[in-house]
Amino acid sequence: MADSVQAQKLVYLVTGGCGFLGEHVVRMLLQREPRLHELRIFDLHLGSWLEELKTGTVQVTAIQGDVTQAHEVAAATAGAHVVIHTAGLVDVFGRASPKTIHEVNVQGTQNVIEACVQTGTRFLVYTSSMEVVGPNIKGHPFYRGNEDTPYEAVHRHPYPCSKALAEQLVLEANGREVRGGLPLVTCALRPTGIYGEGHQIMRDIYHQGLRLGGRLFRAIPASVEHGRVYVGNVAWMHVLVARELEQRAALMGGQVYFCYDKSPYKSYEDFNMEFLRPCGLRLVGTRPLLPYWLLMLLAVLNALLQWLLRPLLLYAPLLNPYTLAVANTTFTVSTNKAQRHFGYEPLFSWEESRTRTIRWMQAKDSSAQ
Ligand SMILES: NC(=O)c1ccc[n+]([C@@H]2O[C@H](COP(=O)([O-])OP(=O)(O)OC[C@H]3O[C@@H](n4cnc5c(N)ncnc54)[C@H](O)[C@@H]3O)[C@@H](O)[C@H]2O)c1
Ligand SMILES: C[C@@H](CO)CCC[C@@H](C)[C@H]1CC[C@H]2[C@@H]3[C@H](O)C=C4C[C@@H](O)CC[C@]4(C)[C@H]3CC[C@]12C
Repeated sequence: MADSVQAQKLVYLVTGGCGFLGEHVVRMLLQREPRLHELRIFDLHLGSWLEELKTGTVQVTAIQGDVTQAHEVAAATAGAHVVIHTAGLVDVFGRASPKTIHEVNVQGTQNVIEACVQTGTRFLVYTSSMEVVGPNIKGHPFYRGNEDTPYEAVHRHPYPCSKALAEQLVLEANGREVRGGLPLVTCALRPTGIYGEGHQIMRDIYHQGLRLGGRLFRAIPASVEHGRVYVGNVAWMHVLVARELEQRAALMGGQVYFCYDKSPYKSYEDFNMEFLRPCGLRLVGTRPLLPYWLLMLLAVLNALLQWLLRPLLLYAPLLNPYTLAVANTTFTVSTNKAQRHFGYEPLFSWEESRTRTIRWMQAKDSSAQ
């Protein structure tokens, strides 16, 4: 971005641009990055909604590709000023093998870094996860912590292990010389549990509630706080970081930032009810209906069934020992690092985030009937 002509005509690449978060990043870039000239959207599966984006002034290039294929990533990266790497295999339900999770999340990220180095792309924003920190396998609470809060980050599950390794690769790559001799500037964003339009797990829980006659049964104590952040604010943070990385390279390069906004601290289930109640569901019980040991037994049985049935079919329910442990461990962030480093303020208030999510749930609901 050395000369002013180039500065006005930026090329961005968003990997995973057709996913839940990726779609919001893509739309946010088109709305809020006036210097954008070309937007490349790289994904294993391209959405039909991309067609509607091609009529604007920004050149939108859809690239069907796989981050595990280094040559495909390099071809998509050539000539890009900024890469937002949000592609990932988000699987805590045992749908994919640990090997596949590692290949996509770790090798895929290594391919993105090497592509930047080879082609001369200087700015790389990586979508990491709160799970890089925790909850850890010991179930230690992380209560309103920030990026510097000491916490024993110990993982066993393939997904958090892969995100932690990938984040480390991205941070270590900060300062590497890219083609042309300039240094690579990287940073990592760590969202907590993202919610909003397009959130598949919320939809699954909603349908589960419908099958149970409009009820959900409390399984987790209301006192266990779970960090949540609205997808529009996560997308906005990505756009801002990408925009500010050049000017504030010395401050932001190699840094991690939790994604946060004004969403309230609540248990996973109470938080979901903010959206599910207006859609007609109710949460039964002020305390968990089943004791924790029984829930864990059911979770272990689910894991056993998954293993037994694997040769025949994929059995991947929401409840397994890992998801139960995550849902049952307090993990919330309270930080202003993004505000201090690059002026981030949430674009959407809690009320707006809530309204938008409810509207999406209700629209989905009526289109399903
Ligand atoms: N959803 C959350 O609550 C959450 C929280 C923290 C971090 N994250 C991270 O945010 C990112 C996006 O997550 P999401 O919730 O939008 O998931 P998602 O599954 O909706 O989106 C991921 C996208 O990556 C694409 N992808 C997967 N494998 C690929 C491959 N081999 N090559 C190219 N593209 C591939 C998928 O097709 C999909 O469009 C992930 O990196 C995830 O780890 C998500
Ligand atoms: C025990 C059940 C009773 O209702 C509830 C199970 C809920 C779980 C399926 C979800 C609870 C916490 C979620 C995770 C969390 O929000 C953070 C995440 C980080 C992100 O990088 C990927 C998604 C996830 C792991 C998310 C997945 C679903 C939960 C485990």
